[in-house]
Amino acid sequence: MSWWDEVSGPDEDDDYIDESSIRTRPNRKGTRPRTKVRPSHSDAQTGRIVAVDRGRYQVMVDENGADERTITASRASELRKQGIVAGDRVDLVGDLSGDDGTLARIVRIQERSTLLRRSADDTDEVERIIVANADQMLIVVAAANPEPRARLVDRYLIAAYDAGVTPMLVVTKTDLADPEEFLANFVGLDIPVFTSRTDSMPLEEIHAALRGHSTVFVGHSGVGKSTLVNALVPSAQRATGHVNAVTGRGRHTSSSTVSYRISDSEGAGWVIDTPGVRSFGLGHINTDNILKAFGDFAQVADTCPRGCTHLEDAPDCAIAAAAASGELGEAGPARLDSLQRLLKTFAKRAEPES
Ligand SMILES: Nc1nc2c(ncn2[C@@H]2O[C@H](COP(=O)(O)OP(=O)(O)OP(=O)(O)O)[C@@H](O)[C@H]2O)c(=O)[nH]1
Ligand SMILES: [Zn+2]
Repeated sequence: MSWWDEVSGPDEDDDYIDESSIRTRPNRKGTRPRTKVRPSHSDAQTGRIVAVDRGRYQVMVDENGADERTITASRASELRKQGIVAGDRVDLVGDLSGDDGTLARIVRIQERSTLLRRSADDTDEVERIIVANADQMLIVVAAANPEPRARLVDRYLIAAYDAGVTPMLVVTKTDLADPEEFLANFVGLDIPVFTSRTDSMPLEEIHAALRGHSTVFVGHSGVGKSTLVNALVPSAQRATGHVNAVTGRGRHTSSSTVSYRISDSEGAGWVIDTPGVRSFGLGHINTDNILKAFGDFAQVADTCPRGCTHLEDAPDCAIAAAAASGELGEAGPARLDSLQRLLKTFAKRAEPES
């Protein structure tokens, strides 16, 4: 169990595991000839997965082209064991018209530049994937109501760094509390930080940060993530020339992942909102990667004794020494505390990562 199991929704799995279609589809193994060589589908067209909802995929094809459209697709049976997620680039065959009632078929998932993963909890070795090809993560946290927790943000950071995704932080509801003390936890991390309140949202600044990137938005329930997304991206129904929102089947449940394209004269970017996935277990992550979330710590750790655990009882830990001497700044001890809590969570796991 991880300490934030409480925030995991029951329908999270819909986004990245197509269990519903696995259950309802008869096992065709016995009746279908198995080919060793897969068809090459050389006529396939490439598309971007913009929404996933229970085994059906909304895919944008001819992106930025004259025939740009979003079509509905299912996946070929040979891909049934693979997760296809928002942000994936896929190859499609079949009816690509996008006309009502048509269904294209996804035959290939293209190589991913990044893959954001989670596991059900820290000890779960089963890997779940959430979003592909995002290069940024916007972590949304409230200054109050709900109370911000540095540890929660640490975990998002770790998931981001582990995936090779650049994290950013936005603190909402700054009308309710001053986030300064909370933000002191992250002063040593070289990440962009935005502060926002409904009567003064830094939309221009965030737009600028999103431009040219594919950014996944994550945050605990109630932090104001939807408020922020709505402000950044006018709703699909009110789509204008300025912003083009791409949604899945016109219906958003808390379990559907939705991508929005933001474009203006200065460029375009993608926002991937994952309402059903608010947390990451970290079971799949190599513990060495934890240090990467603590940028300056990683460098200091180079001078730790070989095999140093960086925990309270570790002899001659360079990070502990640096934190104690004030070298890591005012927040150094608090951040070390946060690091140690995470490391201990991993230490409790039965199997070390290979
Ligand atoms: N005071 C204040 N309230 C805010 C602010 N931003 C959002 N809220 C309120 O916080 C509540 C939660 O906002 P949402 O945008 O629904 O939060 P969410 O993170 O999307 O949460 P879920 O809907 O559970 O996914 C709403 O009542 C908002 O009106 C803010 O800057 N200041
Ligand atoms: Zn150490």
